[in-house]
Amino acid sequence: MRNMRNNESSFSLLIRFIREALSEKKTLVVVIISIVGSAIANLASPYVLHIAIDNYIVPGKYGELWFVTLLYLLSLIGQWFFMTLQTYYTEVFGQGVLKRLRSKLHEKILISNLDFFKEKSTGDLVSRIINDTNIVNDVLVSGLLGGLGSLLSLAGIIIAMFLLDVKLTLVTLASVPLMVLVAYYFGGKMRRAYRETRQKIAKISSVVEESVAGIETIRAFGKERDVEREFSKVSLETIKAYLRVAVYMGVFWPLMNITSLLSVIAVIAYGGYLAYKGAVSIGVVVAFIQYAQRFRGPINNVVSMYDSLQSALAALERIYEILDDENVEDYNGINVERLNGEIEFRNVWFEYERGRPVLKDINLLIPSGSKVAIVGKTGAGKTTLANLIMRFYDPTKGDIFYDGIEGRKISRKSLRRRIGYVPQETYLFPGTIMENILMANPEAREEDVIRVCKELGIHEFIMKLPNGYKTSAGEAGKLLSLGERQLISLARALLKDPDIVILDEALSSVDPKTEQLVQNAMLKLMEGRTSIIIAHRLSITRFADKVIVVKDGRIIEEGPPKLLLEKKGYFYRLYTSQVQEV
Ligand SMILES: Nc1ncnc2c1ncn2[C@@H]1O[C@H](COP(=O)(O)OP(=O)(O)OP(=O)(O)O)[C@@H](O)[C@H]1O
Repeated sequence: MRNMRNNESSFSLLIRFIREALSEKKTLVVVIISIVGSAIANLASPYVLHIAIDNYIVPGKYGELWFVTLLYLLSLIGQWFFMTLQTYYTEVFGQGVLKRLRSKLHEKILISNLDFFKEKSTGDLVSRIINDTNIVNDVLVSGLLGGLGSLLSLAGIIIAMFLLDVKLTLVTLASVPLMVLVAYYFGGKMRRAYRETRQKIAKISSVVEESVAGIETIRAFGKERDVEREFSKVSLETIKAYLRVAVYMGVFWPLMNITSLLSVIAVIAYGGYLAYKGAVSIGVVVAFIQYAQRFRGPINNVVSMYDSLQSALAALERIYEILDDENVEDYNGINVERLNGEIEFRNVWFEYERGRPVLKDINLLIPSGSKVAIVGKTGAGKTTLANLIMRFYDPTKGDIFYDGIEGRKISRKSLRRRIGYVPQETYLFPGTIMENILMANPEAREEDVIRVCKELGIHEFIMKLPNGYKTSAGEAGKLLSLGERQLISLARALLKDPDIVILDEALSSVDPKTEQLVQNAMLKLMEGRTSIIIAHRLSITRFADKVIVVKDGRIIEEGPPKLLLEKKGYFYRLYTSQVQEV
């Protein structure tokens, strides 16, 4: 029962894929024409040979032989021409389907909400977009089309043989089951071994990736030898897998050859006997010898198609799982051009995972233009508050209002355009520092970037990098500390000229000079804007109008920093313990 349901769903997956692939109709028509052409041309040459022998050579009509010779040449040229056309256009078709599928997957990732990413790792997503689509292309597109050509060839050969001589055909076909068996058994082993080599190569690349990404941890714990041992082990397994492929290849192809030659032996023996009896002509026997040799490739193709289909369907399932995921961001809603910047949380509850509230009944009014510092121990829910303001997530219960408008009704895109968000960790995209800042505002020019950096007091710092604003981000990524990268993020935020600013302070301690730079830039960015600082170093709270103290997802204290300190409550204890630590 279960199997039946699986088969049904595999079938509907396949239908869905074929329907999508059919959108590349024009190329497909060329491919199909070339497949048919190729199959006919392939059939023609043995037939022409039979005509040449029986109608011209044996009766001694040498004068007219040139015409048949020309036909034979034409059939060979036809085979070459259609084969070239088929190979090239199958690739064009496959790449077209592949591009469509990959773009769809990539677009899906860009519009997915953050719940989507919780369940899927980066490696998994990359593998689905790169490897799974490749498998689908290799097997479903090239494989199915190739298989279709093979089926056509087989059918054509069998029909041509039947038309020439029924008895001889049956004798020739006697070795086909043996060929199928060899293709199924040894071919299957070979394909499985080949699949294994691909898995081993993927494993090698993941070991290398981990060695590079975790190099500091490996060094710190002196694990170099262990990692090396792991690498050697995987390398050895890869070699073994390749050698297995070599063994099966060595066994398989010669065996297929020999099996197909068995039918040739049968044709020679039985065909020779029939020819001696005068039941068939010499030309027919020669044509049969040629046809018998043409079974091998198509039979292997058809048998391997069934085998590979299983892995292709699994890949297709993984692809559609992503495409059908319903965790997408909804970009509809009111467009807000500008905001005054008043934010209000009304009875907001939030949970990332069902039944585990991270924010509990938050009521908070942030007046327009005010500066609010959010403090609390790690895991208290500070970043989550910022995530909700950005509408990365919506509250599980309750609402957030922006200038009195319910957040859920505002388009996410337009809201985010009005918010300058400086996360704890700055992500630098490939490109220069200039390009990395410019991305924040498509209308800004290079002069604007320089002006903004001067305003923030970080122009000098950027000019000291090896190539100033033209320093590549990859290079800068290695050169820059967390705090310095946050300076780039601050410039990005200011270039947007936002109405609301959210600053998540860099956690790791920054050297005093950079700390001063970051702080000054932060204060500059906050000027005249509603500002929310997630404060890790509590000294920065002195610039805030109001401090919000969060503990276990609830606001437990709230008020001007001075008053809160005088009150000697939770904030006072946090503050003094941090000052003592320093
Ligand atoms: N994507 C997520 N999925 C599930 N739980 C999450 C997720 N992000 C955060 N949490 C949980 O929510 C709680 C609040 O996290 P949050 O990041 O808001 O704390 P924080 O106060 O900002 O901490 P920190 O100072 O360490 O950044 C934590 O218990 C955390 O484990």
